[in-house]
Amino acid sequence: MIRVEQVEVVYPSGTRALAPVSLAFAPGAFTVLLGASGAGKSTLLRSLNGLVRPSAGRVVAADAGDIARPAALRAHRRRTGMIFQQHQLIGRVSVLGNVLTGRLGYHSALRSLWPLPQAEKLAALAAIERVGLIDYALRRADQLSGGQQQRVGIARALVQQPRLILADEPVASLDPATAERVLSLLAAICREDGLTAIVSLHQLDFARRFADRIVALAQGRVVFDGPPAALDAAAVARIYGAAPPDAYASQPEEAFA
Ligand SMILES: Nc1ncnc2c1ncn2[C@@H]1O[C@H](COP(=O)(O)OP(=O)(O)OP(=O)(O)O)[C@@H](O)[C@H]1O
Repeated sequence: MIRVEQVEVVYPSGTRALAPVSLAFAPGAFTVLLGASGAGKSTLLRSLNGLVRPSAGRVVAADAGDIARPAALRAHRRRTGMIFQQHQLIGRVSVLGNVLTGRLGYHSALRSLWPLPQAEKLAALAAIERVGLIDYALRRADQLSGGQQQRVGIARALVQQPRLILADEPVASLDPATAERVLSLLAAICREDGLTAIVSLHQLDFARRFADRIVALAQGRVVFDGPPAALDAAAVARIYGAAPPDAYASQPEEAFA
């Protein structure tokens, strides 16, 4: 579906966020990216969508080619749904309005100044129903809970009719029970629709449960790449050193009381 070939990212500050990394992501697989803070997960996800330009190497999408070419990048972005930690919704706009912004990539800037066609609204409503929010379709986004807002983020990605979903810590700001529900929903939709998903997480237990494949980074290098069953204590130590994150993440809420 998409591959990175010897991709290196050095930010203008001089930080080398990705050492040359090569990875191929197969169609339909749900890949979880793990790594301690600063390991390079966001940089990798952002380079998969052209938001970060590699200093060396290239990113090749199966149906668009090298995304360094502007036409290839446009085609690739149209079929790539991004889901962010902070939802990136427009608070004073309805759920339906927010989900419709997922269709803007299909229209010219001029066309998008006019109301979108009925068919697009029906597609948006179908996506909203799929994430269980149809009763909230006309509610302002900022009146929704964090978990509901993230479900709007998923619906907005779905209405793009993506082939690839890139999600950067999509459940990091949610409580553990809500995070589990949102991630289950995302994984189920990706499975049903055969979507390729690359999702960064901080919770090891969620990675073990939902991933087909886990790729872990440390200091910009791949230090683990395999199925969840192969993620043993030695691999966890390679990724996180002495402090794996499950000691403080995705515990039952009582643990924080
Ligand atoms: N825009 C930027 N300019 C300069 N340095 C950056 C930039 N973005 C990230 N970095 C640096 O690059 C390295 C990798 O950061 P990145 O955000 O990719 O890691 P991460 O694994 O996603 O971390 P986290 O889990 O905390 O989000 C870090 O050292 C970070 O400080």
